[in-house]
Amino acid sequence: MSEGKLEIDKVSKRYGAKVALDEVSFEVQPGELFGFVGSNGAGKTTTMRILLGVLAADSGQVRFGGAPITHETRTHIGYMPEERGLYPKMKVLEQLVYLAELHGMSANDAHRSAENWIARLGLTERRKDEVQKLSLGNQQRVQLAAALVHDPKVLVLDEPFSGLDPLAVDVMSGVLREKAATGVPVVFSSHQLDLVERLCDRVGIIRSGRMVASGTVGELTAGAGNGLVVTAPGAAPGWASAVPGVRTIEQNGPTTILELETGADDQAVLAAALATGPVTEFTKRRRSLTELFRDAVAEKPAAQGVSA
Ligand SMILES: Nc1ncnc2c1ncn2[C@@H]1O[C@H](COP(=O)(O)OP(=O)(O)OP(=O)(O)O)[C@@H](O)[C@H]1O
Repeated sequence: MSEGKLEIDKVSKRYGAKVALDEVSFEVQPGELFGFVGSNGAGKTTTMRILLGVLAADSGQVRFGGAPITHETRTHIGYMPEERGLYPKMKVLEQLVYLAELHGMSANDAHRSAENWIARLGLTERRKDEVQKLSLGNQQRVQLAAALVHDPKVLVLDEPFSGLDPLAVDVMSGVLREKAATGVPVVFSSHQLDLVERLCDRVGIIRSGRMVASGTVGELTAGAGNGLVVTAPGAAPGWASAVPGVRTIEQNGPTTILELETGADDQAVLAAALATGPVTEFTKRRRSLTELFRDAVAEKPAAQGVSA
């Protein structure tokens, strides 16, 4: 299994009458970190399970490097399930070696790899402890090691950051970036949108089983909304209210955040600002992923949004 892109192509899934996924499509390029976000019950776990093959799609296809994923190629996927999946009574090192061997590694390679990830994830002092005796954060580090120990070519993680303290978040982020840098497509779900915004190359937003937006964070946030940030130290509050189609959203000292209706003239805003004295900042306002997410999940009806 060589380096390649991961493709989820029009995957649909029903549970009885409930449509969990409706023609979900996205791609993750080699070396790319893809953040998969959506409200509770939107379909993230279902998509990931189908990706891994523990759940069959009703229709659609998952491909890696252009070829449908088979039983054999699935062994090259590193997976971190939402419900976690470690053997509580097994010791950390023992467990990682066992999992690596299960994926076809030789005993020597399995040992080397397990020790390497134990050290990298700060678990050295815990390597002889039973998993059930570890803190939840450390159990999660072991879970990450379990997803990585067999040197996977694709990495799929279901909410890997939930419940982690800030230091553990940094370790997890670093490892995911590092893994992606080796050419592996990495896809993970998260409700921590600030983290997704910081970390991911591209993001997909799923709502009620349909992808409503996907693209780079820059693409998604640039097109959304029509705001301006203007800093004019000499301006009195409300200075922009006379400009047609312009609404003041926020006033922070000399800085005003404005929302412009479609067709409103940003140059008229600049002229109004300059009329008050010097203007030290005049920029388009980039919306955060959190704001974009709120709009995307609130919109009705669900529609294919910005495409990849
Ligand atoms: N085994 C199942 N039987 C019936 N319905 C299911 C089953 N598994 C999931 N669902 C339903 O399918 C939909 C998608 O669920 P899924 O777990 O994929 O969402 P999610 O985005 O991962 O949510 P969360 O963020 O809460 O983990 C939900 O409405 C859920 O209730």
